[in-house]
Amino acid sequence: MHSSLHDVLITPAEMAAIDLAAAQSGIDSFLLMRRAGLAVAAAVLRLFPQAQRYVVLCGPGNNGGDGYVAASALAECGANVAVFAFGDPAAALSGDADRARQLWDGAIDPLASLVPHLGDVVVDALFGAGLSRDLPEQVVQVIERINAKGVPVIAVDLPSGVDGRTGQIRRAAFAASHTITFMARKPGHLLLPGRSLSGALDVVDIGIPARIVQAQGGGWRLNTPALWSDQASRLDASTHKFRRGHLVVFSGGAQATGAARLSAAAGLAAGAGLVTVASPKSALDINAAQLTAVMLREIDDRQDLEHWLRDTRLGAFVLGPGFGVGDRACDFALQLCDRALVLDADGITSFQERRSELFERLAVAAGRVVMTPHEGEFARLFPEIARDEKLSKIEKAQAAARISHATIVYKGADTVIAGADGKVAVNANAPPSLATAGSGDVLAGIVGAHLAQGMPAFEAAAAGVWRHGAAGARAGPGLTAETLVTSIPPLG
Ligand SMILES: NC(=O)C1=CN([C@@H]2O[C@H](COP(=O)(O)OP(=O)(O)OC[C@H]3O[C@@H](n4cnc5c(N)ncnc54)[C@H](OP(=O)(O)O)[C@@H]3O)[C@@H](O)[C@H]2O)[C@H](O)CC1
Ligand SMILES: [K+]
Repeated sequence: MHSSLHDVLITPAEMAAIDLAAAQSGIDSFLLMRRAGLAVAAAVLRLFPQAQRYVVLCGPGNNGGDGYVAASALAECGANVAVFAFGDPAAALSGDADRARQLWDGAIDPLASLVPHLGDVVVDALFGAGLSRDLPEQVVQVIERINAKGVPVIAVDLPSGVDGRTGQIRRAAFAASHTITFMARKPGHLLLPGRSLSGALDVVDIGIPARIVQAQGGGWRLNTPALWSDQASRLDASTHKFRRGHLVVFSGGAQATGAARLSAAAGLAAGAGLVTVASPKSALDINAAQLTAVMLREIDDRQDLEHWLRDTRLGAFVLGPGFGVGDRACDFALQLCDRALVLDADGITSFQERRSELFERLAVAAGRVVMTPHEGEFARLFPEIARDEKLSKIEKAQAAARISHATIVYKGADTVIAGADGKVAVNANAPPSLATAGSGDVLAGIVGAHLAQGMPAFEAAAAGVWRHGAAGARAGPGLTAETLVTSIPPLG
C-alpha cells in the first residue's frame, strides 16, 4: 500500500469517483484491472500453492473483470482453474470487464452448477464496490454451500455480500480467509461484521496516484498515531505534576467504588500528574482503604462540587463508572460541561430522559467533552440515530457528535471516534480479549488523562482508544482490567 494512504478509508462511492478521475487523467483503466487481477492471482498462489482446483466466481461488473484476469493468470501458471459466472457474462459484461472475459480462453459455467470440493480454493470476484442491493437467492445459496464446505475463500476487494460502506451483510456473505483490496481500505473492511468476514486484509497499490485517491476521498480515517501524535508530542512527561494535569474521577456509593478506582489507576498510568477520586461520604472509608498514589476528596452534592470547581487546576473529570444512574449524575455532569469531561456508563444512561438538556448545555458550554457509549448506551442517548439502518456505524457516531456537540467514542470491537466538527476515525488495534469487565472504566481513565494534559477532545479520545487497544494486545489473552492498566504503552 502507498504509505500516505495507510490511514485513509475510501467508500465505494469515493472509489468510483477515484476511478473516474484516474481515467480522466489518462490512466488506462484496463491496466488497473490487469494489475488488480494479477495481484489477486499472485496472492492466491502464495497463500494456497497446493490447491487442487482454483474456483473463480465472476460477477457482472468490474469485480468480475478482476476475476477473469486472475483466472487467466492462474491458468498461465499451469494451475487447474474453473470459472463460474453469475448470469450471462456475454450479455452482462461491458468495457474492461468484457475485455478481460474475452481474454479468458477456458470454459465459463453457470454459478448455480458449482459443487465445491475439499481441495478447492475459491476466488470470490462476484461483487465488490458495486454491490447495491441484497444478493439474489441463487448467489445466497452458492455462498451458503461454499461457507458450509469450509473451503478457503479469497475475496477480491470485498467478500461478496459485504457492503463496502457499512460493513453490513446484504442477505448473505462469504467468510473470506483473505481479502485483496486496492489502493486503500474500505470502511466495510473495518466495521463489523465486514471486518470478521474479510479475514486477513492485503491492500495492493495498483498504480492510481495517491494524490488522486486523497483528493476524492472524504475524511474517514483508520485510528493510528498519525492522527494525534502531534498533540501527544507536545506533552512533556518530565514537566511538573500539575502541568501533567490533575484528573478527577467520581466514585459511586459504598457498594460501587471499584470502577472509579480502576479509572483513576488508568488515568495515573496513562500520564495524568495527579489523580483524585471524588467520593461521597458513604464511600470515603472504603476508597481510603484502597488508594495510595491516588488522592481522595469528599464530594457529596452540587454545592461541594461547585465550591471545589473554583480550583482551576482540576484539569479533567471522569463521571460515570459505577456512579449510579439518576439526577445526581445529571446535575454533576451539567456542572462540568464547560470543563474537560469524560461522560461514561451511568453518566450517559442518566441522561436518557434528559438528553436535550445535556445537548443544549453542550452547545453553549465551551468545554472539551467526550462521551463513551457502548451500543446499549448509544441507543439510550441517540435512539433515532441508532435505529436508522441506512447509516453505517461511522455515520451514526458522526450524527451523534453533531447533535450532542461532544466527541463520541462509539464503543465495540469496531470503536468509532467522531468529533463534533466532523472528524472521524475507526479503531482496529483492539484484541477480542479487551471485551472484559472493567475495560470501559480503564478506557475512560486513559481518555481523562489525555484531557487533563490538555489534548483536544477528539485527539484525546482517539489516542485513548488506540492506547487501550495496544494495552489489550500487550496484556495478552488472559487479561483483566488490572493487567490492562499495567500494560498501557507510552503515548507516542
Ligand atoms: N480502482 C479500483 O479500485 C479498481 C477496482 N476494480 C474492481 O472494480 C470493482 C467495482 O466494479 P463495479 O463494476 O463498480 O462493481 P461490481 O463489480 O462490484 O458490481 C457491479 C455489478 O453488480 C450488479 N449488482 C450489484 N448489486 C447486485 C445484487 N445485489 N444482485 C445482482 N447484481 C448486483 C450491478 O448491477 P446494477 O443493475 O446495479 O448496475 C453491476 O452489474 C471493485 O470492487 C474492484 O474489484 C477494477 O478492476 C480496477 C480498478
Ligand atoms: K468480491
